[in-house]
Formats: sequence, structure tokens, C-alpha cells
Amino acid sequence: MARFTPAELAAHLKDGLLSFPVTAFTADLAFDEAAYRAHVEWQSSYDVAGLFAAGGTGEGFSLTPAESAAVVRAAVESSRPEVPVLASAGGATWQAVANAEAAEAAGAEGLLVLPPYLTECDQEGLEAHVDAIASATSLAIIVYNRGNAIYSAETVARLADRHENFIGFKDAIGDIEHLAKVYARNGDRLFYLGGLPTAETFALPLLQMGMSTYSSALFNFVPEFALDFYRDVRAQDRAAVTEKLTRFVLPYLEIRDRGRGYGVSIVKAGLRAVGRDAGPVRPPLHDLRKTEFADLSALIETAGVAPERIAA
Ligand SMILES: O=C([O-])C(=O)C[C@H](O)[C@@H](O)C(=O)[O-]
Repeated sequence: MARFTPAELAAHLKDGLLSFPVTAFTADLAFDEAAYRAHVEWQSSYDVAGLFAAGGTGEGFSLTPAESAAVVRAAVESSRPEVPVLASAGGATWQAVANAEAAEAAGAEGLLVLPPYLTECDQEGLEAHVDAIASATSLAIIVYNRGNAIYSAETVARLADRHENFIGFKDAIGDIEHLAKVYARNGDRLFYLGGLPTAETFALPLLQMGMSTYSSALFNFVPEFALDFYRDVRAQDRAAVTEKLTRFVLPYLEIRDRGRGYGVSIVKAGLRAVGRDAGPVRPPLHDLRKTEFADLSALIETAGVAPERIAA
């Protein structure tokens, strides 16, 4: 039974920083539950508003349904009670419904609806997909506008009318015209969450588009820096945001962009660099090469962003 009603969860999430914990793996790529629990415990010891288990940065796309359920349960049990855990619902509609049921049973507070795999889909199909998931759970749901799942302003409005538990719109596309339409049509009925790769890069301009928060992958390994960054964004302190972009985020992007899929690999490399190893990534991703890891470690050092405490 969720502790937050959907409206309470939206109010809680919309004004704080959000993050997606990586999923720890052993050297032979099995789920490393002990390391994952320690990571979530550490992450939730900070002032973060919510943690999304088995999401994109959590390599949800490479987990079996049983592993995804185990990851969500471990996150719920390891997170500080004040920090709600949301799960992901992905793949085929029936798979996503099964994820939703497992997440509810595991004690998650909400769900992020990931794009369906592989196929193209139009508005009618997307609407039916979200209808099925929202009707199958009492958990709050957030749709993820990304890949093949691009929700029009009208689709979002119809879903919001029908489902009280539909609370949020997360975007990883960055189409300003589209975002303007979604926000103008749906306003405060939903909250809006930035989810572009390394979301800090876009956070200040997107605040003006109604996106009061974003999911920070950086929070995984530089939590104090990520929280300071969010505070500067919300204060609309352009000079402070620019300074942090210049000192760390933009040089970090230069390393991230050396490989496809490095949005996740570089976060695990960052954890290794700060002394909190969460193991390798699973295929189809691969880990950073030695020189890339060395460059990232040097950047963390020179930018002065390593976490001050590495235990929960
Ligand atoms: O599941 C996901 O797509 C994410 O993990 C989003 C990331 O947190 C993204 O916003 C980022 O890289 O900052």
C-alpha cells in the first residue's frame, strides 16, 4: 500500500532533485544486491526528493522481469523512508502491467512508464498502452516522452482526465515547441520533469518551460555537486549554473560523448572513481576504456566535485 497518494507524491517530487540509481552488478554481470542496497542507502541519505529504481541509468532495459522486481524491492527496503522509490514499467503492454503489479507489491510509490520496445506507435496505441497500465495499478504514474513514445498534448490531456493517478510528464527529447504545447494544454494538472541525457545541461532553460525538476544521473556519484546545481537552477542563478557547467558538466559531456550508451557507463565509471564501485555495465553497453576512465577521474579531481562522504 503506497504511503503517498498520487497528488501527494506529485507535490513531493516536483520541488526536489530526482535521481536514477545505477543497478550494481558483479564482475560476472549478476545483480549485486548487497552493493545496490548500499548505494541506495547512501543516495537516500542526501536530500533527494525521489529515486527511480530500474530506470534508464539503472539499466532497466537489461533486467529480466524477476530481476526488475528484486531491484525495486531492494531499493524500497534500503531507501530512507522519507525518500520515495518509483519503479519502471517497460516493454510490451502486458509486461509493463506485470512490472506495475510487481512494483506495487514491492512497496514502490510510483511508476515511470518507459517507451514500448522496438515498434513504432501512434497516439491511439500509446494511449491504450498507458490506459492499461494506469488502470492496473493504484500507484502514481509518470509517462516518459522518449524514443518511440512521443505523447501529444491532447493525448496527455485525455490520459490526465481519465486517470487521477497520472501525475507527471518526463521528457528526454527537448523539443521546445512540443513542450510548450504540452504545458499550455495541461498546466498544473501534472508536474514536469527533465530527463535529457545529463539533465543538468538543460535544467535552467527548461525551468522556464515548466520543468521544475529533473532526474540527475550525476547525483549517483557527485551528489553534493548535483544538489548544489539544482539549488542554483531553482534560484535562477545563471552565473552559478554557468560556473558549474564550465567547471564540470561540459568537460564531462566531452568524455560521455566518446561512446554511444556512455550516458550510463560513465556514471558507473564515476562511482568507481570516487571509491563506490557498482560493477560493470551489461551488454549492449560497455564500460569506459582505460584512458577515458583516467580522464574522468582527473576531471572529478580537478573540478573538486568528489563526494565529501562516501558512506551513508
Ligand atoms: O532513466 C533515465 O532515462 C534516466 O536515468 C535519465 C537520466 O537521469 C538523465 O536525466 C541524465 O542523464 O541526467
